[in-house]
Parts: sequence; C-alpha cells; structure tokens
Amino acid sequence: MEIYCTRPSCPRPQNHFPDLDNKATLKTAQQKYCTSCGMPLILVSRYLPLKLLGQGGFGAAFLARDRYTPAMRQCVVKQFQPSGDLNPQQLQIAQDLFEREAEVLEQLGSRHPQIPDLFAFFPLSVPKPQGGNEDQFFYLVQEFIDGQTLEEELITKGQFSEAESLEVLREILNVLKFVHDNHSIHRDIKPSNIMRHKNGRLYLLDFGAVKQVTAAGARAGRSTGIYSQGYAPPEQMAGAQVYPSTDLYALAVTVITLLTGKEAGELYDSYSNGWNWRSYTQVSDTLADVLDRMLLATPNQRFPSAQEVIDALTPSPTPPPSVIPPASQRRTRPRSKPAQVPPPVQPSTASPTMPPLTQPQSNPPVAATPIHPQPQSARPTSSVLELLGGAAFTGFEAGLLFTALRIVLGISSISIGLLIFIVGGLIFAQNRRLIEGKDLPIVGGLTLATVLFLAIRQNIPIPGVMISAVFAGAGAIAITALFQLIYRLLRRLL
Ligand SMILES: Nc1ncnc2c1ncn2[C@@H]1O[C@H](COP(=O)(O)OP(=O)(O)OP(=O)(O)O)[C@@H](O)[C@H]1O
Repeated sequence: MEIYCTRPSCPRPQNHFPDLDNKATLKTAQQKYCTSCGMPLILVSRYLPLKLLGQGGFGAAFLARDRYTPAMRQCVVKQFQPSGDLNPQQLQIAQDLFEREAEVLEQLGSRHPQIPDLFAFFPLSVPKPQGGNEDQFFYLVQEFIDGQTLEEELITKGQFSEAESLEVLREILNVLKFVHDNHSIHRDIKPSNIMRHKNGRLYLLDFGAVKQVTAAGARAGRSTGIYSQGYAPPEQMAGAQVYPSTDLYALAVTVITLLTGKEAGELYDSYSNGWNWRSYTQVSDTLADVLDRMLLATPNQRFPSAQEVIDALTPSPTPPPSVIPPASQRRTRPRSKPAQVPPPVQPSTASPTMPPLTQPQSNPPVAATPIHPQPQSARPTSSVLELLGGAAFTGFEAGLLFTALRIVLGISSISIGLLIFIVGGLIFAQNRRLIEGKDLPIVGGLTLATVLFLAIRQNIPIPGVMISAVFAGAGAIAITALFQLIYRLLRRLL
C-alpha cells in the first residue's frame, strides 16, 4: 500500500508498504514512519493519506482513508501549512482561520447536505527531521467529495450554458442562504471551491476563510485580507467590513466566468471600472440584470441577501423593482428569450441520510443595508428600448423644430445651423440624462404646442406639420436601429 508523507519538506513523500496490502494487518498496524524523513504516517493512528489532492493558500489537501470504518471510508485530510514568509501576526491569523474552518464545518457541515462533513480536527507535534525543536501541524479531516471542481469542469467541457450557470447560481445561493443565516460569511467563493459530485450534487468547499459574523460589532466582521484576487469585491480587498453581499458578489463573478469561459481578470474593465461580461455571452434579461446587481461595487447597492437573489430569479408577472440594476451597470445588448429556470434543488431532499436543513434564523447575520439608487451622473448607457425611444423623441423634435425655424427664419444657413445646434443639445441632454423618462413627452408637448401656435398664425396646414414630425421621428428610429445593428455585427465579428 502507498502512504503519502504529509511533512511539507519531505523530499520523497511516497512510501510503499507491501504488508499493508493485507487488510487485517492494515487495520491493526501500530504506526508506520516515512522512510525518507521519519514522519509518522498514520495520523492519530487512524487516517492514511494516499495522495496529494492540491496545495491551497494555507496548506495541502490529501485524499486519505479512514481505517476505523468498515469500508475504509475515503476522506480528505487538510493540513495547515502556512508559507514561510508570514510574520507571527499573520501566522496567528492563518492558524485561527484554519481552526475556524474546522468549527464552521462542524457547525454547518452536518446540517447541510451540500457542505462537506467534518470528521476530525487535531494537532500533531513531531520531531524535526534534523533534530531540535518539534514541528507542529494541524489537521482537519472532512468528507471526500468524489467529483470535479467547477474550475476543472470549465477546463474539460468549456463554457457553461445559461441553464447550467443558473443551476449553479441557484444551488449555491441556497447554500449561502444557510451559511449566512447561521452567522457566517464564506468569503472565498470561486469555481475551484465549488465541487460537483459524480451524482450531480454541488458542494461548497473551503470554509477556511469563513468569517464568523457576530453581533459584537464591526471589528468582528472585518476582512482579514484572505481572498481570491478577481472574485473579491472592493470592501474585501480594502480589508473593510464584509457582508453577505460580499459572497453574492464573488458568486456572480463565479457565474460570469462559467458563462463566458473567461478568467475574472479578463472580464473586468478597469478603464470603465465595471464588469464587461455581456459582450461575451447572451443570456436572458432577468439573469443578466440579477448578475449585474450582484456585481455592483458598493455593498448596499447589491442584493442584501441570498434570498432576495433567489426571489429575483423566480419568474413573476411584474418583476420587483429591486431586480433592475442601476443604468450604469446595464449594457446595450440584444434581447433574448426568457431563461429556462431549472427548479431549485431543495437541500433537505437531497440526502436521505442527512438531518433536514435547519430553518433559517430570524435575525439576519448583519443589518441589511438599504438599497440606494446609483448616482445619476454615472449612467452613460441605456437599454435598446430606451435608445430607440430617445431616437424617436429626437427625430420628432427635429421635425417640429425644422417647421418652427422655417416659419420664423425661413430656410437659411442660420436656421439650419440653429436646428443642428438644438438637436445636438437635445442628444447631449439625453445622453447625460439631464432629460429622460417623463421629461421627453413634456418637452415634446411644449415644442408641439409652440409649433402648432406658429403654424395656425401663418395659416400652415396642421396635418402637414404633424406628418413631417412623425416621419422625422420614424426616420430617426430607423437610422438608430440600423446603427445598432451594424455595431452589433461588428462587435460579433471582432
Ligand atoms: N472535501 C473535498 N473533497 C474532494 N476534494 C477536495 C475537498 N476539499 C478540497 N479538495 C480538493 O483539494 C484541492 C485543494 O484544496 P484546498 O482547499 O486545500 O485549496 P484550494 O481550494 O485549491 O486553494 P485555496 O485555499 O487557495 O482556495 C481542491 O482544489 C480540491 O480539488
């Protein structure tokens, strides 16, 4: 049997013990030591590390077997191995985080079928190979999820469809709801921390960076600076207080990387300080708007809870106003069919062997902050309908103004210049949102009244005035739509 040495500095961690191929010997053997560094291999005389699964930020994960179970159950042994360049304070934080992972797994894992169970947590002191002081290691043993992480899945099968991404989103939202309701924040949601078991069930892994949210106040909820670049929102990167919406942001980044097959860094446009993911994929408006709101930079503008995102994804005849993200986050894009939303997986039905999911607690983990509208000045883009509506308004106005200027000044270079100037001003005002929404019919109505007054005074037939204005409006819509079409075709080709 092969046993893997867990000492980080071991030069030859693979050990072969033919006598352990015999099951009876394996169950009763006292201890085995690494032939290379002398490290005890059977951890707490129970767990047998077989191979290295991966090396994370604070340690290594090994596939192991539990020799005290009848079928030698597979499990994952995680070892705390902070990198050598940490100062004592950082080392303490790292050690605390590792212990917290154990605490959180113990509290949550046994109560949610999509969080691995904690089997054991123990320290181990062993003599250094070269003599002298002892080395101290911490081990955490947890349920082995036999499957692939979403990061691996993305590499093997390519970008996810909308339905597949929605499934991930809904399932992890359900897990996060449970985590948040139990006063914890995961703080490291990313594709490599979500695993799909061979049976199809998704699991949320790596609770090492989980931050317990206590009622004790802001300090307790502060970020310790442990996060994954690209997935962490600004408040976490700044080391400030974290919220449930901190996890929602990282989950949205995870989903857009799955949808587009691109790395988070490629999807972030630092020039406009926003996420530019819509140009790489087409999804339903509902999903796109929900993701955009989850991705807002300011926590109080995101959905405050996982439940609110779940609600926003649930089709309803009249979408709740909070679904619609501020216009600064909307990008012009083609409309597509509504999402085929798969039904949410009810965690309590997923595993008959697990106790049912506990009910969410009534008090939220952090005070839900009100959702403030985005500042008006930061809203340069608009939806297609808005754009075409604006074009109709501008064309209609141009038609009326042309009539008015013709009556007052005749057809001259001055009247044409004035027309171009006013129409340009109208386009600028709409673009800056100085006039929008209800302003448009008011401005249009006032212009129409003025032009009709001038026309009546000059005995100009009113139907002619109206027809030219309507034609100008329709022409502007057609030209704008044509430009939109050309723009999109070019964007696809490039
Ligand atoms: N419970 C588990 N079941 C199956 N495989 C696991 C489990 N936990 C971790 N792994 C595997 O071990 C690998 C290493 O996990 P670990 O949590 O130590 O680090 P990581 O997630 O890769 O990195 P980081 O700590 O930076 O997030 C993971 O990529 C995953 O493939």
